[in-house]
This record gives sequence, C-alpha cells and structure tokens, in this order.
Amino acid sequence: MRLPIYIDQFEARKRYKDILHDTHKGLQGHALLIGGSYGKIGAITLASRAALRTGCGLVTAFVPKCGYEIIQISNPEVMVLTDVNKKYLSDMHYDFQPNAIAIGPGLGQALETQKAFYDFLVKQKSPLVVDADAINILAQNPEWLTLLPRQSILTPHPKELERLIGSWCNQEEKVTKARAFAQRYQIILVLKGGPTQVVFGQEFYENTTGNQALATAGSGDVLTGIIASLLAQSYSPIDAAILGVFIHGLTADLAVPKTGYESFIASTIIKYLGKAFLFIANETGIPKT
Ligand SMILES: NC(=O)C1=CN([C@@H]2O[C@H](COP(=O)(O)OP(=O)(O)OC[C@H]3O[C@@H](n4cnc5c(N)ncnc54)[C@H](OP(=O)(O)O)[C@@H]3O)[C@@H](O)[C@H]2O)[C@@H](O)CC1
Ligand SMILES: Nc1ncnc2c1ncn2[C@@H]1O[C@H](COP(=O)(O)OP(=O)(O)O)[C@@H](O)[C@H]1O
Ligand SMILES: [Mg+2]
Repeated sequence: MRLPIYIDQFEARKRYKDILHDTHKGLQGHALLIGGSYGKIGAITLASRAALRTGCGLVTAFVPKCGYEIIQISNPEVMVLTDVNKKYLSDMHYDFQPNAIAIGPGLGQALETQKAFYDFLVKQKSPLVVDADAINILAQNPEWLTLLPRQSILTPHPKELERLIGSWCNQEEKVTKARAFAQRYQIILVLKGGPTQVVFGQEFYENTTGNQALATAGSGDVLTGIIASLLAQSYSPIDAAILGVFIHGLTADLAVPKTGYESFIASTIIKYLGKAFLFIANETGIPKT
C-alpha cells in the first residue's frame, strides 16, 4: 500500500488563508446546514455553531419546526429556516444561494426525509458536505450516489462507511475499497477515526492531530460544521476536508492538558477552535508559501 501524505502543520499552514482586513460578512461565505429531527436537534445546533466559529460570515440552519426555538436560543447568531413538518424534514426548500451546504447531522431516515433528500440531490450542482443519516440514506439507496456533485465530501464514521462500501478485513482493504468508491463517484471520503484518513482521487492522506477525547457525542457533527464553513469561505473541497480534520483534531490536542479526556465534550472542540486557528496562523513558525 502506498504511504499516506501526513496532514501535519506544514500541510495545514500551506492551505490556511488569512482573513482579509477589509472583508465583510457577505464575503466570508454563507453556510447552510440541513438536518435535525425530534430529539436530535443538538446535532445541527453544534454543527451550525462550529461553522460560525470557523469563520464563515453567515450561517443558516434548516430544521424541522421543533428545532426553531432550540437553535434560535442556543445560537442567536445563526439564522433558522423551518420545514413544514414538526419532527423531521420533508421538504428542503429555501430561496437563497448558499456558498456551501452540509446535510445529515441528526437528520433521521424517515421515508419522507429520504424522498426530500432525493429531490434535494437532484437540484445540487456544487460540492456538498454529506454526513451521518444523509450517508445512511445513500447507503440504502446506492443508485442516488451518482447524483452527488463532483468533489462532494462524505464524512462517514466506521459504521457508516461499512454501510456504504461493505465490510473489510484489514486497513489495506478498507483503503482500497474506499479509494475505488471515491473514484467511482468522484467524491472525497473523510474516513473518521483515530486517525482520520482522507481519500481523494489517487491521493491518500492521514491526519496527525486528535486523540481519544474526541470519542464523544456530537464530535463528528462539529467536524461537519467546520468543513462546511471552510467550503463556504472558498476553500477548495480537498483543502476544506484536510484543514477541517487537522483543526478539529488540534482542538483536542490543545485542550486535553487543561480539560483531561473525560470532561472534553463536542462543545469543547468549538471552544478551542480559536486557539487552533491561532496556532496555525501564528505559532507554527512556518512562513506562508
Ligand atoms: N446531540 C445530538 O443530537 C446527537 C445526534 N447524533 C445523530 O444521531 C444520528 C445517529 O448517529 P450515530 O453515529 O450515533 O449512530 P450510528 O450511525 O448507528 O452509529 C453508531 C454505531 O456506529 C459504530 N461506531 C461509531 N463510531 C465508531 C468508531 N469510531 N469505531 C467503530 N464503530 C463505530 C458503533 O457500532 P458498534 O461498535 O456498537 O457496533 C455505534 O453503535 C446521526 O444523525 C447523528 O448525527 C449524534 O451525532 C450524537 C449527538
Ligand atoms: N479514539 C479516537 N481518536 C481520535 N479521534 C476520534 C476517536 N474517536 C472518535 N474520534 C473522532 O471523533 C469524531 C466522531 O464522529 P462521529 O462518530 O460522527 O460522532 P457524532 O455522530 O456523535 O457527531 C470523528 O471526527 C472521529 O475521527
Ligand atoms: Mg456522526
């Protein structure tokens, strides 16, 4: 098996873009995060807060009606659009053009949601971030995979990956199958775990940040928000995926000496995003190439 390209501070630094002094929220990108269902609005709440803390100018969450007050109260900076349905999404309808869309956290797999996801996919032209139940729905309806815009980023954890590509006997087989899948559908696969790997075309990357503190509910939902935010800020899909997993893992490395593993929760990732960005921007000592 070919050696991976390690996602380290050099790879992160060369991809990182400074925020310009004369920018404004309209230039910083608008991310749309679609998901949530009754009992799982937290997933999209976390994803949308992470998107804001990653620097995009505007964030809209599209959730079922039961999520409206939850998100408005917990994230006042986030705008909220609601579905006609109370408990799960049934019609992903919005009348603006976001710079990036992520779909899946907390979405559920109700039949009406699956149909709405199909109608949504048919209309998409720009790369998406696809996570959690949106991946599970694709695994149940593999013929829809061809509808994914090229260079969409799928972020499965190992169980979601298995639903998508089937089981594997060892790491080598996993990567071989993932690579064939990514090439077939012309997508980027973020294989979450410890360590997280990224598969894109002929390239295979492995992240060097992160630790077991990330094994906590909502950790992946936060990653989805981070990657969507970078995509909305005009990072290319592969740069958004690579920088996203590096920053996500770095928060845990920076936090654990202060929090310990046990008290680290998904909100702690968001809390440490600022320190992670400062590290990449200023503390690596690596000049911008
Ligand atoms: N606050 C909220 O609103 C939250 C909402 N959330 C939302 O819930 C929805 C369901 O998502 P989900 O991931 O919890 O369920 P699911 O896909 O069945 O996977 C679980 C199974 O997968 C496995 N597994 C997982 N990781 C693994 C690993 N690293 N390595 C190996 N195996 C691993 C493991 O299987 P086991 O080992 O038990 O066989 C485990 O039992 C989704 O929409 C999500 O966004 C959550 O984000 C939480 C916070
Ligand atoms: N032991 C570990 N070491 C490093 N990273 C981990 C570990 N366990 C989980 N993670 C990371 O935490 C995140 C978990 O994502 P996911 O399972 O989708 O969580 P959730 O659905 O609860 O948000 C992934 O980014 C994964 O790489
Ligand atoms: Mg998840």
